[in-house]
Amino acid sequence: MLAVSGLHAHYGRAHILSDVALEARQGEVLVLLGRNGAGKSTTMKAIMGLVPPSAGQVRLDGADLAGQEPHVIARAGIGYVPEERRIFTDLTVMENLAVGRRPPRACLAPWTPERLFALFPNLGEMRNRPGGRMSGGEQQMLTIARTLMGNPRLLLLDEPSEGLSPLIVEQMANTILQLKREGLTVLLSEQNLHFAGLVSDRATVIEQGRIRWSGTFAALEADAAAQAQYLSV
Ligand SMILES: Nc1ncnc2c1ncn2[C@@H]1O[C@H](COP(=O)(O)OP(=O)(O)OP(=O)(O)O)[C@@H](O)[C@H]1O
Repeated sequence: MLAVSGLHAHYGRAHILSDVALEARQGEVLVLLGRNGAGKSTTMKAIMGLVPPSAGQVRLDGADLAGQEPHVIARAGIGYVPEERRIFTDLTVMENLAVGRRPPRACLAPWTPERLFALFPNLGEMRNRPGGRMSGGEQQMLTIARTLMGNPRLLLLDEPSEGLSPLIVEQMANTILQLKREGLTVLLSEQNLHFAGLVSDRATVIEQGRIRWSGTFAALEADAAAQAQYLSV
């Protein structure tokens, strides 16, 4: 469904991504793993058009989106949840969701607040609460819920487990598995191998802006050398 190839990106003169390639198949969870500063967020931003790629392709079901504006890429069906939470703190949960609403797509059931509250029961209990009066974990869930209101086919989740308590991390993993059951394709970026293992089908490992390893998550779990070389601190 998503096929990235030969992707390069720069910040000014700094060459950050070199020849990045990855593929997420329809309905799977692919995790992009790497240490701090490896290039995970930049890869997601380049896919989303927030950092313009200097070369390469970003194909969604065959159509090349590289170089398009972020709103065009969003309209093509990619939803992006950045690392930093992006909610409107003065708006309630319901109002935040209304801001994210976009037309449904033929292939997937459209998201409504009620469907989202089945997925995120906490949000349902605080539907009239302003975003600014929610915990970090709740704000993270609301950011994901608001992105889902745009009815994406592919969801990019940048380090969703970061800074969350173990209990909320477990809820986050269940949410991602539920989204997969609903037919969504997910590209997740993570440093946390344990969290990635709860949800991921396949893994791609990035280091210093280059892809170093790709395969099933089970194969990565069995590959102690790759883990030591590219992932341990
Ligand atoms: N706006 C920017 N300007 C210049 N350099 C940047 C900018 N953002 C990130 N970088 C650099 O690009 C490299 C990749 O950063 P990136 O944020 O993609 O890594 P990451 O794997 O997502 O790590 P993290 O877990 O810290 O977010 C790092 O060396 C970082 O210092």
